[in-house]
Amino acid sequence: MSTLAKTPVTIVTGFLGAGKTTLIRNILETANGRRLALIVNEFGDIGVDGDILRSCGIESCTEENIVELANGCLCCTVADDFIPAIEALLSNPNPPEHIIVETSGLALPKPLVKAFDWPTVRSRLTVDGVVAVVDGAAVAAGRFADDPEAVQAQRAGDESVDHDNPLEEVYEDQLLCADLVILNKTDLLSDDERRTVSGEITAAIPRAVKVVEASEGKVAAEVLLGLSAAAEDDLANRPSHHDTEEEHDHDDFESFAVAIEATDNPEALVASLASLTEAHDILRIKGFVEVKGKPMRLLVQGVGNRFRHQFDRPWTPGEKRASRLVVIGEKGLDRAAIERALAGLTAKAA
Ligand SMILES: Nc1nc2c(ncn2[C@@H]2O[C@H](COP(=O)(O)OP(=O)(O)OP(=O)(O)O)[C@@H](O)[C@H]2O)c(=O)[nH]1
Repeated sequence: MSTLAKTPVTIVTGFLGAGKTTLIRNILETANGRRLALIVNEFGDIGVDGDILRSCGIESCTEENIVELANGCLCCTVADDFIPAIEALLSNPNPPEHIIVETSGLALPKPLVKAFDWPTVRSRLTVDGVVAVVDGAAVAAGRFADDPEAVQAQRAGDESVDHDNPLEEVYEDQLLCADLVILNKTDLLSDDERRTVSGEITAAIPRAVKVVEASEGKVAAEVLLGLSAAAEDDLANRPSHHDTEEEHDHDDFESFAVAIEATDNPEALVASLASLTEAHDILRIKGFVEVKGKPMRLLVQGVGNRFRHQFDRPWTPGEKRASRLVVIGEKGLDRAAIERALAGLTAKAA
């Protein structure tokens, strides 16, 4: 069957906090009336990304066309969650012209692409392209590279220890599956760093894949959609660290949600969160917070120790003004200490 008759699907991948949601928001804004549907998957049980996208207010993307698959990683729940969600979208009386899937930052895109090779799926859908969003600042800071000293120390201690770096594996798997790489957050890079990171990305991918530089995910929908890659026909060229495993369970990472008190000093709150992140090597914190006396809810986002906060929308009448943050890191986070610190934060910020 020709790919022309199939609904194209763009998979947007990229490590935690790389800028996937920001990029998709931008696609929605530049889609020129094209009927889009979104499937949004997050690691952690607060649907922050879905909420951000739902509040975009763009006509071509209505609420029923945004499906949130929270709590888990799409790559491990393809059959149970993903396929039914996509089938529901296709059975709408007015089905989408293009579907965009935002994977969680810890998901491996290849199992998802594989699902499009299943007979029942491939007759109706095609993977138009896998877009990998890269946090240029994180790569330049060496977040995905093995720390040679640490590896050396580990080797000296125990020959049998697995030296794989889980961050690096996820990052590389996402790059290796890509049809297009968006080198994002270039506003945080010098010209030299930009060239170095771009060169490293190109060197890491054996196929010729274009790297487009961006900041704030600003890449027009025309560049991102319509790649016609039919990625499901090209799985062999997308190697993965997990090709030999039946399933990859995100044992290397963990997340939990914490309720905190309302704050009256967002700047102080965010500064404390940044210190907490450094002290505990947290990868990502995000969530919504009540600011005392304010009608709007505060969106708080941290990637490493870089935090942003903004009022995103008014609390709606009857809505519980809950302040909740999701904390994501490598396995072994000191949850009790983090929870204790978060419980004390607002007291300090007040
Ligand atoms: N400085 C800078 N910050 C950015 C850029 N793009 C996104 N951000 C910020 O980075 C944070 C994470 O962006 P998101 O778009 O939520 O990233 P994501 O990949 O969807 O995050 P997860 O779904 O948690 O993996 C937010 O605070 C964004 O405002 C950029 O180009 N430059």
